[in-house]
Amino acid sequence: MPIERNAEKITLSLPSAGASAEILFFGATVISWKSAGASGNSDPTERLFLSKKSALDGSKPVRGGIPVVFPFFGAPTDPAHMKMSSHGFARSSTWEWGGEVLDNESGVSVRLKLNPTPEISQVFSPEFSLTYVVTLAAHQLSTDLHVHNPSSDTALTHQALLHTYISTAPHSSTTVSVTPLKGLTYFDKVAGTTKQEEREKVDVKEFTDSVYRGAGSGERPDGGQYKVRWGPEGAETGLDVRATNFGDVVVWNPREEAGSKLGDMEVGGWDRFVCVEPGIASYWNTIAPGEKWIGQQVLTAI
Ligand SMILES: O=P(O)(O)OC[C@H]1O[C@@H](O)[C@H](O)[C@@H](O)[C@@H]1O
Repeated sequence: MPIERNAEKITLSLPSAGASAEILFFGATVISWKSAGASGNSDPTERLFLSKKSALDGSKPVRGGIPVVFPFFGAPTDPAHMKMSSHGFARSSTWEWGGEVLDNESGVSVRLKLNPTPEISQVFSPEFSLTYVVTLAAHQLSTDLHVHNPSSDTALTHQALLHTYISTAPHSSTTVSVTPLKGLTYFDKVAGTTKQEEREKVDVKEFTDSVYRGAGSGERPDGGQYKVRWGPEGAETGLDVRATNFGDVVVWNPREEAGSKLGDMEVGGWDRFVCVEPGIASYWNTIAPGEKWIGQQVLTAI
């Protein structure tokens, strides 16, 4: 069966391509995506990193996969958000089944939904309705976040981000390059300063936590398109990321310096992933009453 589900998770599969994906109802977190490369020179392999020490029982956000960040990125800064923990409630709420979208030879797709619950309403009062559509195709995984403002009279202001942990196994994440980010302004959260990116290829050899502003802007020729590569020189492999309506991208790797302080990070885990996170992270999006915003991420295994 290409779409299976139980109380905890949904499993999508495309047997002809050897591709599969698993999505937890907790956080609508995609915790696994297996795919062969589009170039046909690799067997189906796991493309997402999931820490062996991650909780998967709903007690904590998942350390790996693709956590959904909403309604704000990072630590709360708005006084109205102070009752929430870092990255907001979406990644630590249990979403509902929203039905099949597609089930054919070219792809399988399902919908998850999150609406205000009594717990969420205690910490976030604006009306909202989230829909997340996850689509598995032969060499691609698409994750689309729809934010609807059902209010008849009040605008909804939010941030959102897809916190994608890309697995670099069996290669070290010290070989990672992310392009093209040269020329962009970024906030270096490690140094606490704003910088201009001068590197042709951004790496994560050191503790990296950088918010690239306007990386996803439609005004850039390759806005929202990132090439993530790793492996031995001359034989690199990787993923292409295409993001729509996410104006920023965050590149994060804690290395041992910060990773060893994360209780749910497996020892050495920082050497097996890079987070490339398309999002609205440095600015706020406003959705008029009755309107909707959609942010999309498409990952392609090369
Ligand atoms: O530990 P968390 O809450 O999952 O966040 C992980 C990281 O997520 C990144 O997106 C942030 O830029 C980092 O600052 C943060 O440390």
